[in-house]
Amino acid sequence: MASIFDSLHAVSAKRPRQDGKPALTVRERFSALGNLPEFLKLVWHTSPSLTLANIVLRLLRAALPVAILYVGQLILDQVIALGRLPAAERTLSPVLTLLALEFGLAILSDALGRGVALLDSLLGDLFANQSSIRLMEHAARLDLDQFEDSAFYDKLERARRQTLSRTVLMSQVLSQAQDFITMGFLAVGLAAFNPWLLLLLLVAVVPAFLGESHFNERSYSLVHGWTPERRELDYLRVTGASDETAKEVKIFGLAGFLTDRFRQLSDEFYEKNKSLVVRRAGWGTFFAAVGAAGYYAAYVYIIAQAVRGAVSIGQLTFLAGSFARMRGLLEGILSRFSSVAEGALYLQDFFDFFHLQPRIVRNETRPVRPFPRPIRVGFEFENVGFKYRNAEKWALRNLSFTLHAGEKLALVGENGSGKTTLVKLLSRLYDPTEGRILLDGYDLREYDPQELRQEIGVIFQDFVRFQLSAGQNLAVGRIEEKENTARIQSAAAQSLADSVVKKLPQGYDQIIGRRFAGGVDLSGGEWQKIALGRAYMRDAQLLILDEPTAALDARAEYEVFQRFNELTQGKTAVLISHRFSTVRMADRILVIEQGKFIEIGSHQELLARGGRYAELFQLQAAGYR
Ligand SMILES: Nc1ncnc2c1ncn2[C@@H]1O[C@H](COP(=O)(O)OP(=O)(O)OP(=O)(O)O)[C@@H](O)[C@H]1O
Repeated sequence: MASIFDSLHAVSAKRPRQDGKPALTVRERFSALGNLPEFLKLVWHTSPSLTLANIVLRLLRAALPVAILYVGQLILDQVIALGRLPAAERTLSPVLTLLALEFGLAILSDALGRGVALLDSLLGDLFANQSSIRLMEHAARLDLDQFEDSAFYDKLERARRQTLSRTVLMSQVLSQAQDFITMGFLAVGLAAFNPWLLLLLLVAVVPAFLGESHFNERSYSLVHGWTPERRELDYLRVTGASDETAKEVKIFGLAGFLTDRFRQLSDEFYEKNKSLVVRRAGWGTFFAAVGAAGYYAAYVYIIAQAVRGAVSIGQLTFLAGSFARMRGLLEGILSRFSSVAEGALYLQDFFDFFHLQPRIVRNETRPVRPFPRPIRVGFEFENVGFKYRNAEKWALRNLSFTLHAGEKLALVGENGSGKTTLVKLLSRLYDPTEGRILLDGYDLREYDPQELRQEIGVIFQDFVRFQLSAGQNLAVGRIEEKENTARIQSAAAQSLADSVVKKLPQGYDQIIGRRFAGGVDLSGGEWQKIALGRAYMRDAQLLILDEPTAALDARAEYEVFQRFNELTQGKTAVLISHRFSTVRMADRILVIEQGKFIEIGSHQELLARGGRYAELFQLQAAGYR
């Protein structure tokens, strides 16, 4: 545990902080806006009808403010004109008609506003769901090796975290377009009166915009630069309080250690963020005052014109109203612009994640080789070497041997000797760094990886304990058959899982694991019996059991492998076990040490040879004497 944290500390100490300086230039920010068309296309595909309805309502709503202001002007001028008439000639009806019109427009504006908000929220929900699904689907396509890279996790994390901000971005972009149209209408009225007012408006608003942009950029840099720490914070939060870790956290008294680290990191982030938000609030207040000064300067000018009789009182209210409204709109547009630009930057993370491509895919440039049914020769390792990403040392090197079709091969070697790595290469979770693996004479890379995996059934030592029902836990071996009760029951009988299921109150429908209400937990060995059943759900030609029996008692393991031998007659199989009673059942045994080939042969041959296998066998046998 300590080593994980040491390395995490080392990573965060080495990584240059990006929050001290703006990480992005203005040009980069503008170029991020180039992501918007692709983004809008995604929104459109989410629901063309909702998007279209949203646009139509917004267009209608864009025209209303200027119409309301104009009717307001007419009402005032009408009232003043009426006031100048002799009392007998005064009649309210034209004013009342105008008032009714304004009332109607106000109601319409409110209804359209609510309609837009409703459509935004529906479209936003759909969009959030669909982008989560796309994220999951894309993550599933990527290589295992990409999951083992921390930069990948940072990308995934950023893409995942910003689901909410993407839906906000969507309504912001649409509001932006709507406000531009409203502004256009108002600007025509204002420019007709005096074009200089438009300039004054810009002078009042632009400083606030620049301030906002600057702080948005800082804020993005801070959040972006802190992604690894925020992942660590999440990790600490989960480790400090979860059913999986509670046992060891208590026994080893780790709560203080975890919370101290959490406190230290979260305080550091709080301080950095605090200084940013405080500065932002200060400057924000100042720029708002500049904006207000611009507004009042324009107001004074318009009033002076009214006093001189150059404009009517109705026009005075129209102009002052337009100016105030435009200032609000312009401020909104500009500050939204910087948050749209910020959203577009986050969008970059989202698209970056989708631009990651797996390497282990079907080769589209050549026709794929049909998978041999049945496998005739077997798998041939030709001088295979493999090094994990970022690892210094080779996990496997110069490995040459053949796994013959129909043979049961056991892998023997001490911890870390490369047994699991070999299995991962066979199932093409990775490709060899050097050398190649042939299947019936052709490189494994010439086959479709999807098809290869369908033909291979692997149960790993760290198999997943799905928090699903017992039946579904077995069915994951071949999920298309999840409704096929007979098949699930037969797989359970073959792996001895049926005796486990029999004891569960709800049998195959019983949720196992403690995460969800009503779940029943199993012992380590019981879980293994269930996981083993997954191998029997498949019609695989190659079965691999990578130590999934370590927690079984000796009798159960013996029985499991006896059955395994019977049930996989004629099939190719690879077994990994540290128990020699199991290993000796295999046709041949491959011994590897520190990633290197040591010897291969049957139990008898290897004992007779008196090499490493014989030595290890004697060692274990001596333990029982
Ligand atoms: N994802 C990984 N990234 C980097 N190194 C790894 C990774 N997985 C395994 N290794 C390293 O590769 C070597 C071989 O590991 P492997 O898991 O194949 O051993 P093994 O023989 O299956 O061990 P065990 O008997 O303990 O299961 C080890 O030195 C291990 O530290």
